[in-house]
Amino acid sequence: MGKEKLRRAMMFAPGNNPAMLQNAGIYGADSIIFDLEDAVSIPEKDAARHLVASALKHFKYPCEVGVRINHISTPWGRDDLECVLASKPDFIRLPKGETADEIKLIDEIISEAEEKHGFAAGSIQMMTAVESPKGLRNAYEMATASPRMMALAIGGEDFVTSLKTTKTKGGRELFTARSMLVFAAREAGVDVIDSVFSDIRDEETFIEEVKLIKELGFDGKSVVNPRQINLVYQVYTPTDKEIEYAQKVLAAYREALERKSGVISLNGKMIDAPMITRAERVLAYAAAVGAYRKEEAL
Ligand SMILES: CC(=O)SCCNC(=O)CCNC(=O)[C@H](O)C(C)(C)COP(=O)(O)OP(=O)(O)OC[C@H]1O[C@@H](n2cnc3c(N)ncnc32)[C@H](O)[C@@H]1OP(=O)(O)O
Ligand SMILES: O=C([O-])CC(=O)C(=O)O
Ligand SMILES: [Mg+2]
Repeated sequence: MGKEKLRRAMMFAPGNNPAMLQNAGIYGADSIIFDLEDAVSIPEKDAARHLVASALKHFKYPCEVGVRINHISTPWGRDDLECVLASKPDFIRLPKGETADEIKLIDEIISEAEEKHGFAAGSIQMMTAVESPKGLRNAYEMATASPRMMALAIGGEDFVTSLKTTKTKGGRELFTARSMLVFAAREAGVDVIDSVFSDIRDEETFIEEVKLIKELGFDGKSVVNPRQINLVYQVYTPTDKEIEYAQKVLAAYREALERKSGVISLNGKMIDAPMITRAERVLAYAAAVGAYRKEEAL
């Protein structure tokens, strides 16, 4: 697929909840994020970072596992990094990222920790969540500030708060920010992950939101609850009709190559180079997720 990993559902688990930390791997999320930031109250910050470091060290997880630290400018950010890096998380998620300098600083701290603990240089990745207009303006600079950067995310709850508005069902208020983040991530060549959807009982609106972010170009979504994981996967799984069409496009392309014909048509419709790229992507994605679904299923 030309990508290292699927990141359709990245599930947060609160860093102060031992049972959730222990069981977070059993639900089939592509990635897990242990949270030390907003899911953890101030009096619990110190205990949570040690709990997370211990979970990373002692439990085996079937997917990549990262830690959302407190922002590096808070009283907890550096301690979070120092403590959890010793247990070698797969990645660090910086919340409320705003500048390339923050990314460079964290990159340096990770490099020092890799050397100190004997981990391979560059083996711990990074991502940041954009949660303010300033972060959005600097998204491309942040995404390219370190070779460790694997993804940009949007933190919609904080983003709408910084806009002095609220989250609506259709997400009109986030539409421009979401699109701009996709542009920045695609230009930088990193993954792009949508925000959490907090009402875990409202599956219908959740599915609509996942359809929207998939259409906008996101690679996946941050989720807060195991029951959201499969809903994301269903939306992201190519349908039987999409696969069939992709196969037809590629067959028509191969046939045109054999005939040395410049123009390719399928059922009277011209097939051009971007359509071939998209057809190849559909088939590679279906192979990577190992599944397809009936068009009518959602
Ligand atoms: C805006 C932001 O910053 S969001 C990021 C920070 N927020 C978070 O990390 C919150 C993560 N989510 C949660 O803590 C929980 O899902 C809640 C509090 C929202 C709901 O919790 P519950 O009411 O227990 O959910 P639910 O009944 O669906 O749980 C079913 C099972 O899944 C477990 N579970 C639920 N959410 C999670 C999770 N995020 N990670 C791991 N396990 C979980 C529960 O412990 C429960 O396990 P059990 O059956 O063994 O008892
Ligand atoms: O980053 C996320 O998806 C969750 C978050 O902090 C927010 O929405 O503010
Ligand atoms: Mg936030």
